[in-house]
Amino acid sequence: MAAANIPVIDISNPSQDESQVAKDLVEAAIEHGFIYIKNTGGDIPIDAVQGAFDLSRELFAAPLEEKQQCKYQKNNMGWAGMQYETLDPKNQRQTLVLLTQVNRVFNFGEFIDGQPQQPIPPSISHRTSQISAFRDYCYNLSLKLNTLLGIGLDVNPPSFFTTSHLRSSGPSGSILRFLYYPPLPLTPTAQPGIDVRAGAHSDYGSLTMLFRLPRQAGLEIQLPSGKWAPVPVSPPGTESDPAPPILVNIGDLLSYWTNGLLRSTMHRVVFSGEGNGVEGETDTEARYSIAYFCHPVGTSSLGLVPSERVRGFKGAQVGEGERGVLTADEHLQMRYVYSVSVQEKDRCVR
Ligand SMILES: O=C(O)CCC(=O)C(=O)O
Ligand SMILES: [Fe+2]
Repeated sequence: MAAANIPVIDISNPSQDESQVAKDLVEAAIEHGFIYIKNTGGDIPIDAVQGAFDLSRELFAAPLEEKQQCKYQKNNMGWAGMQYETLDPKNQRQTLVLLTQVNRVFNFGEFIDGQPQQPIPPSISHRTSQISAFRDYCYNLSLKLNTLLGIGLDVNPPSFFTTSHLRSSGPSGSILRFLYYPPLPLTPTAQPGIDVRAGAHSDYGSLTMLFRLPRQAGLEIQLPSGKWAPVPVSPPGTESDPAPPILVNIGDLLSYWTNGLLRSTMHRVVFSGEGNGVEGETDTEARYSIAYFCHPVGTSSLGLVPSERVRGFKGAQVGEGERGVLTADEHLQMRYVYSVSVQEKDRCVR
């Protein structure tokens, strides 16, 4: 299967022209909704990413009772198992019963003064400052990406997105998520092409930053043709970098805010099966990934983004007068409600 043709962009090379980098980022966000950000340690130290994966392994290896004390809450924080129940008649086998352990997530909400606002499993509670520091790296990188998007879209003022994301202005729905997908032997009935590790979805917020480990297969995006294409962890040109690129994607909120100009692309995590996925990647072992879901401050108004390019976009779903103005919090609530109604059948907790 041909891999998705997602551009690789270097945003931390000082010799590059910022406005060109910003334009490249915007074009990729319009065309693909996904962008690889080269990771040479300039924005997030390589050690910090490695350390976060080590922490994630410790967290998921902690005793079940500890994680159960931190069960997923309505505030979107905590530990959860994601369960998928395929109601597609073609695939309506025992997925429900046999694949309920398809993955586990732990969502960290915002920290205040370096302190978590949710229960943390005792096994890792001595490392909350590390989680807080990693969250801060992600937050700072998300501000930089928002600044570049503002410049690339010629928003007036260009700092528009960045200002809306400043945590000094109030709380947001931003989440740092650790994900764990058990190895195939633990899900012996999994059938490549039928069963999935994470069902098809789009993300809710403005931007998502995804960290993956070398050679761990599974992520696919849906192309405009409707076909699915694998997203290699280390695309051409990044193989000798000290870490795989950070994969950034546009979420529903930013797509809504730009009236559909920036694309929120469906994606999923599959068992690709022998010989079907990306060469050199495997999906038989346990898979770990880390996502940072970036959201604007909850009170931010999502009136159409002040950019000529956005206003002139003719693929818009609704006219400016008809779209109403939601806040970021209202958009998130709407998305949760929608998710519960359509995914009731998927029994997906996210
Ligand atoms: O684990 C991955 O590669 C993707 C996870 C994802 O898409 C999500 O949590 O929204
Ligand atoms: Fe996602």
